Amino acid sequence: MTQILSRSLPRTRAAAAPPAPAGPASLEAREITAWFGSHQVLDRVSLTMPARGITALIGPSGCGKSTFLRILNRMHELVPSAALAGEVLLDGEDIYDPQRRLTDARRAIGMVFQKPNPFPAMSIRENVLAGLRLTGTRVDRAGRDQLVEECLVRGGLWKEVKDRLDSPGGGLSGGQQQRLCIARSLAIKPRVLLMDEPCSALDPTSTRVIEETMKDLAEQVTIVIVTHNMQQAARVSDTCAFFLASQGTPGVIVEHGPTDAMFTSPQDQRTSDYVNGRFG
Ligand SMILES: Nc1ncnc2c1ncn2[C@@H]1O[C@H](COP(=O)(O)OP(=O)(O)OP(=O)(O)O)[C@@H](O)[C@H]1O
Repeated sequence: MTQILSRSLPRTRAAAAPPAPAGPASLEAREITAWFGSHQVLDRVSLTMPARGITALIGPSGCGKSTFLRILNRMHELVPSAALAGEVLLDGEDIYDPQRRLTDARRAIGMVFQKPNPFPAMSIRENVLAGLRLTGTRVDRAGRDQLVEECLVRGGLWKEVKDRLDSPGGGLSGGQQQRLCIARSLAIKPRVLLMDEPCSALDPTSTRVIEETMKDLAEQVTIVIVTHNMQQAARVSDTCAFFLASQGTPGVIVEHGPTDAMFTSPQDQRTSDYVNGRFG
């Protein structure tokens, strides 16, 4: 088990990494325990998130879903007081291995946040390409145009913006901005896409468009989504994990498995109560 304190994480560059593999990858969390200072928020959480599938993380507020999600691409360690133990394996390779670079994990495992966060003054085109600059990826002009179109198509936004690629990203509606953020994440060809309540700031129509986009993407990138919306979890996910932190104890996974089974025949009474809206 790896015990990592954010302040002591390796800052030095590892040896040159081999070419990054492409395509959807499985993600496996093993015995993840997490703290903010002395506050333990997760206790030995293990979960396998299969490649080419959508995994939904559900559970009441404060049970550690977002913390768990942020651990999956090493964002937890951005919080100065944060610490964790356990392993996260991307196709079997530990992303917290000191020999691995932080940027490799972030490039392979993208993130879409609750609130759409495009760069508002940048054009739609520049927004899609923004991640390339951050990750130091070089693409020639023709390649960039092709990539912008490909990512906007995959993000379900191309038809709406193809005639105004040089307009500011901030001029789009909330739902369009969120799809622009998805397109931006796709530009660096992640193998996994993490989504933290991506529709909670959107109206029902935009929500359905994003859900359709997710389903279209699932063959190309593994998706892990945190959602409070039980209907959404039932509609989009293949597998589901129910998190719970009862009475001040750290969050654990009470039950996980195929989404149909979790919703129709849960094994644990607490899962049944939660998915049927009896608490949370
Ligand atoms: N940056 C932070 N510093 C200190 N404590 C934090 C921080 N972020 C989260 N926490 C605490 O960690 C616990 C888990 O929070 P987290 O946001 O992961 O839960 P959640 O299940 O995603 O909740 P929600 O559904 O409301 O978003 C909570 O007690 C929260 O107060």
